[in-house]
Amino acid sequence: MEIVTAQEMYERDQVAIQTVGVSGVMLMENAGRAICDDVAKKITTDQRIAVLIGGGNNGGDGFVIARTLRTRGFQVEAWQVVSDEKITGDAHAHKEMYMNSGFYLHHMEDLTSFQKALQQADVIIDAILGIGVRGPLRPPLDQVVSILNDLPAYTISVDIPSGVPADEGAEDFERVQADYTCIIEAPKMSAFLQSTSPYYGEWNVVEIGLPNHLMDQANREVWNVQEALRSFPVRAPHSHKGSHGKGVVIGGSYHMPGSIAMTAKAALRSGIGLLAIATSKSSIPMIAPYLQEATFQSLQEEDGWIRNLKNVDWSAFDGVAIGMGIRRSTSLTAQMDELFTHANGPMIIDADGIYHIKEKLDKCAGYPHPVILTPHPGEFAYLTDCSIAEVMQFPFSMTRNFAKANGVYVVLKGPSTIITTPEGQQRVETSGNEGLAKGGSGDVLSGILLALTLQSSSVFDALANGCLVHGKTAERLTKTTHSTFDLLATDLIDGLSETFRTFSSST
Ligand SMILES: NC(=O)C1=CN([C@@H]2O[C@H](COP(=O)(O)OP(=O)(O)OC[C@H]3O[C@@H](n4cnc5c(N)ncnc54)[C@H](OP(=O)(O)O)[C@@H]3O)[C@@H](O)[C@H]2O)[C@@H](O)CC1
Ligand SMILES: [K+]
Repeated sequence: MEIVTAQEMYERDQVAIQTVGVSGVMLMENAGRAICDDVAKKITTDQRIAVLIGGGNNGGDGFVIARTLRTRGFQVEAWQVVSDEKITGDAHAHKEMYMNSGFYLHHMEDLTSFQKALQQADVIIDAILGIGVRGPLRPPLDQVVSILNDLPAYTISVDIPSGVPADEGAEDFERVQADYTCIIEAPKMSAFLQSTSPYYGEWNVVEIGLPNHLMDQANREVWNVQEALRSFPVRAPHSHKGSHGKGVVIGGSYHMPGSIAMTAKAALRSGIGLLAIATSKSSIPMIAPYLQEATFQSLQEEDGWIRNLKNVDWSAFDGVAIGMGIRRSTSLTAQMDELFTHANGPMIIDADGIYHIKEKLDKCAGYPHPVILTPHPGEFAYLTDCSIAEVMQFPFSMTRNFAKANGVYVVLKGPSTIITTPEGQQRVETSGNEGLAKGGSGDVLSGILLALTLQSSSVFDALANGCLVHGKTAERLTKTTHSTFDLLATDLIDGLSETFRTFSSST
């Protein structure tokens, strides 16, 4: 499922009209009817439904919805919330069809009586504004939206909650808080941004017959279980431990032994063939009892922290994950060259490793294997010398520009994790919940990503599937044996067994 900007949506619309010959009026009919079919699951004929209709094509969809629901026997009142001259083009054609059907249209004349009338509604369908919104809502629509948000009714938005822009960069202003949004054709970027996604409520996408195959692809898509099942690695019956990758995780210290232990355990639980842990000498006795399946490489240390990356033959490994439980010492930054010179496979860089890579970004494109950075927004802000607020506003474009400029994969972690290839292709993975907002979750993810990267033919698939396995495990555990309060990173590792059983039994 592709994720689009407003511009990309309008382009699809134009190809349908100009190349295929589907008229705009027909597209609007398709949109309204597809929405009615979807919304029928949410409403009943004994409910009072109010459709609020604005001045653009979103309002045009509203006329189709009001007409269709009335002919299907629902109790519908249609409210036009803008003046008559604002209803033009295809929307005007559908207004005529609504009126010609003999149905009554309310006009919002004063806000007080409008508010009083809407108090009676059980369901409000918001067709005030769609993807054509520009800037903060102007009066009286700002007051209309404020009234709507205070009503007790269940609110269903058409295409997008009115006032929410489709694209990145939204500032804070009045917008509809929907309980459910019925999105037309493809989810818009704002459905995945932290500041705007909560306004959508639950959402679903309906298809209206646009010729997406005739369009340039947006190279931005939602990754879900169906895609994961199609691309999940298969373990061949006659494979051996060498077939599934020999990885090394580098990190940990006397002061923070747990993080590297969790990464290692997660990698082992995710099917890696062989795993070595390269860590400070003093932390080995602390973690070894928990990791019987791993081998150890002892690194020189200073006050319990890893001092350098010398004395290990990094070329002996198929892949590396570095950064969990190390610290930001300049001597280690210089030591990153050891890996760029000698390592011999994909390199996953997490946590404080991100701090060290900032000085070494110029090496990434020349490294003959994939370099994968897994920052959260704070770490990505640090990497790009931007504020966290900017990263949250423009995560799609910032990660795409950064990945292409530096020849790296970026996994920007968050409620919607954005995975970007060095060519700028993007996937968004939305599983997981607030139970993951705890120390250690990222360490577990790094282990899963390393293991799947070494078992998959596509790094991009491995990263998307790894994020999905991580998030789905949290979702299942908080529905069964845990809550979002008590779920620990170590519980996630134990929970991987059931997730992998589900995925591997389906492939
Ligand atoms: N393939 C598709 O995509 C299809 C799309 N379809 C539907 O069309 C929708 C897009 O329609 P659209 O382009 O007409 O824009 P839309 O959101 O209705 O808004 C335009 C109106 O908003 C107003 N306005 C703007 N900013 C404002 C503000 N800040 N404050 C106040 N008013 C503001 C602006 O007024 P103006 O600025 O011109 O005075 C104008 O009246 C799309 O979301 C989907 O629902 C389907 O019907 C068929 C296929
Ligand atoms: K809307």
